Amino acid sequence: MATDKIVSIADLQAAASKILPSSTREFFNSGATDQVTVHENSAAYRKYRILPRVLKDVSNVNTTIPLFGRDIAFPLCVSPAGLQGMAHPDGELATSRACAKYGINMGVSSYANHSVEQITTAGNEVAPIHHVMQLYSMKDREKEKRIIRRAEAAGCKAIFLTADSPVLGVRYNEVRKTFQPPAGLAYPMMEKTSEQIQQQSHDDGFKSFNDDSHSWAREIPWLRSLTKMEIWIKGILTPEDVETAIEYGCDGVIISNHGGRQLDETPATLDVLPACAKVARGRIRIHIDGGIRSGNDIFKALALGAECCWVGRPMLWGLAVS
Ligand SMILES: Cc1cc2nc3c(=O)[nH]c(=O)nc-3n(C[C@H](O)[C@H](O)[C@H](O)COP(=O)(O)O)c2cc1C
Ligand SMILES: CC(C)CC(=O)C(=O)O
Repeated sequence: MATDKIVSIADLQAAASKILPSSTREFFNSGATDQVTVHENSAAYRKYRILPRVLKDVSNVNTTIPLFGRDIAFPLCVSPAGLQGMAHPDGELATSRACAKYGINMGVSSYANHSVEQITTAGNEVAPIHHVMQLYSMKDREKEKRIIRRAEAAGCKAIFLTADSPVLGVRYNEVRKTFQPPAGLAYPMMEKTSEQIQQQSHDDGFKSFNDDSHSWAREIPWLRSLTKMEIWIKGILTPEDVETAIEYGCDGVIISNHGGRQLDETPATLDVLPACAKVARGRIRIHIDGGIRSGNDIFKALALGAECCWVGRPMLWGLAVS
């Protein structure tokens, strides 16, 4: 019997969910506690309708936008997501190649299963592509410095400092089944071998790396002193924090709640976007992620003030079925 073609992200999610082992599927798909935010991120897009003007010449449409000094093909990039080796052995290498093929940029997680050097090389072998390095504030500042230096040397254009994760979100599915990354996967940017990762729980590992005493005053000037890459804050949900990012001279913000994986019952990112965009306009770049699943969603985010959208899970589902 012929299988149906995958034509939408919902189809892709369904196809990936059939293939993936349940622990991987739940790790990818779930959010924190009651998963209110993970659902509302997507539902927020359904509240808006598109009112078209007709008899417009659409024979030659230009979807490019400038980002990091070069045009990308359309206003969508791939969010940093750790552990892509759980979806496909090539993991982040395949993601980088796909982003390069389609002319968009990619975020590299500090919990990637391949190194930033391998990831940037894989993409650039296909076509010119820009990467950004995602960073958490780390207890081991020397190791954090090494990540920054390696990312810059590998050609990354920006640091995305993820600000919403002083501790790992409470994810019931991970707790219930004691989630553990599968053996054989390493975190080369965190300088951890697969064997070392297996020696502690996922949650303990995160606690031992991440610095929950992080602050604007400590992180931003320190990062500025170390790198010429742009500094973006990922995980902002309020106009007040957009204003603070501007005060600290950051280059951009990602309006994000980590795909609903960190603090549950934070608002959908689309719902806070207009107020954040009002503060940002012209003073700092403003991008968004969380629940974006179609071209219509991208259109709505742009209409409400974002310059560009990023997606996490759709890329993981794509990797799983490829
Ligand atoms: C499996 C998984 C791993 C993730 N790992 C990271 C990470 O290492 N660093 C980070 O800043 N965000 C991480 N994220 C969050 C994404 O960068 C992004 O904010 C989120 O996935 C966007 O929502 P969406 O999945 O609904 O598109 C992860 C998300 C998923 C689903
Ligand atoms: C590998 C994880 C620590 C990555 C992450 O940030 C997440 O699961 O949301």
